[in-house]
Amino acid sequence: MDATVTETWVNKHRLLYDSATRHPFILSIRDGSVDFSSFKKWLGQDYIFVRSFVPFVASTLMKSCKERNDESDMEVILGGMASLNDEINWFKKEASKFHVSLTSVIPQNANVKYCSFLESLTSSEVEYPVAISVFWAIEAVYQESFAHCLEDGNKIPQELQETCERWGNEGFGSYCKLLRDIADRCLQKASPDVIAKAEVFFLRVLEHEVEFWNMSVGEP
Ligand SMILES: Cc1ncc(CNC=O)c(N)n1
Repeated sequence: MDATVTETWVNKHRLLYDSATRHPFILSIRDGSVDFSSFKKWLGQDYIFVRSFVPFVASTLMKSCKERNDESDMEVILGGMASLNDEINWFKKEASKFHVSLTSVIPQNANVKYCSFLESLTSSEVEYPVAISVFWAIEAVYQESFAHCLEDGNKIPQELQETCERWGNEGFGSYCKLLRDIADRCLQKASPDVIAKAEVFFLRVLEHEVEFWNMSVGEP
């Protein structure tokens, strides 16, 4: 069987893909050497990110409704939106556990850039295959990263177990697989121009994700 478009991308850009999904920050969670101040920084910044992820997902949902192909696409994306609602509440709970004040978090440069990238993709000019590929890639990076933390032999600090399970659990894995199938189906029907554009944006996602992890471990 031929490789799907997303398989081709992941294989072709394996180094960058691995630097996003096997970042030192993630490896430090897995081996238990993580610095809690880095974790708290990540938590505050990711809360801001997730809030700007919502309008991007909403815009992708609208695009899926306008495509008159498979109505289950819309349901998968809608499910993703519903879990973002849970996630925002989870961030609030987690922040209070770690004494992080979410209202006083100042978005850092890498985060501001990532959020404006997402905002630019909410435009109705951005094609559905591009948006759904970006959506899949964003979710997949977290899924692969935290699922790796949970693999056998981990020494995850007990306080961070829930975080790893949030994105590393099997349910989230199946959801990412559904997003990937939707992306591949759309890409298969897309024009070479649109496929090329989606690949460029896939790479941008990976770069932003690496910068995002870097920000968590970096100064200040
Ligand atoms: C920076 C970043 N990338 C991906 C995700 C996962 N998607 C939604 O939660 C996330 N929370 N943060």
